[in-house]
Amino acid sequence: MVAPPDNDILWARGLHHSYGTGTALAGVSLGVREGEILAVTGPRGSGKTTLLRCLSAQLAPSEGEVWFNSSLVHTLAARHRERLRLDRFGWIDTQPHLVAELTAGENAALPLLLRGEGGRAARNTAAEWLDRLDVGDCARRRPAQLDQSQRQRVAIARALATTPQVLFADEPTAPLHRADATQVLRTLTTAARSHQITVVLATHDPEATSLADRTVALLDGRRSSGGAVSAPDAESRAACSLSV
Ligand SMILES: Nc1ncnc2c1ncn2[C@@H]1O[C@H](COP(=O)(O)OP(=O)(O)OP(=O)(O)O)[C@@H](O)[C@H]1O
Repeated sequence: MVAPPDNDILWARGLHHSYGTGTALAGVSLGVREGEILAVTGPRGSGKTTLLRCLSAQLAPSEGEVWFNSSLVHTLAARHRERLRLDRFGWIDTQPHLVAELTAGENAALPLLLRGEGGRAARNTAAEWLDRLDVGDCARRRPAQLDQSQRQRVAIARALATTPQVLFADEPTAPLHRADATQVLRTLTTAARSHQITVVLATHDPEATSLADRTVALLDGRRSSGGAVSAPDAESRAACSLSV
């Protein structure tokens, strides 16, 4: 078995995955450098979500290897994969999955509490991230009292609050209107850059790919030739150099 290059925080080789008879990944290899924002693009059903789930230790691939920080991930026992996700990874889903009985502030603080942080520190950190996502005034409300855009901002604040080493975002702006999506994407990428968070972002959105350092394109579960290095434009770089 060949170890991954030292400068890749995440590395995958020959990933295959099938759901029953349907093939979702058919031999994907890639490396993600520390601090990089990598966009994963491709049409519906091309395997983006499955790839992110394999890389984030949610799903064991049918074949292939996943490494994080030069350690094997796919062979870890379920409880070690769970700990890895809690301690090192963040996940933003396409839809905001918040706990209905908790306020927005409590939802955002939850992963910090699960990591063992004290209640006051967790609430303060959560409040700061809710402010950055422009939903600070929603902290005492429950998800049912928020609109979809506010709920997704809370979910994004929750994912960033732990400053994970790697943040996986699966179409994070899909529930947002165009103007909202642009602003949230910029906040997310800016926060990632200023906190050295590596991001793997599945997206259909050209705005998102323009904010990424590099794009990997998938087609029918394989990397397609659209995976060239993309250089963000000057405006995007300027936006991302601000500190959030
Ligand atoms: N839980 C599942 N059970 C069965 N088939 C699945 C499941 N999840 C995904 N698939 C299939 O695997 C293939 C890849 O799906 P995946 O969701 O990874 O692609 P995607 O690029 O993220 O698509 P989308 O943009 O629609 O989210 C598709 O053909 C999809 O129908």
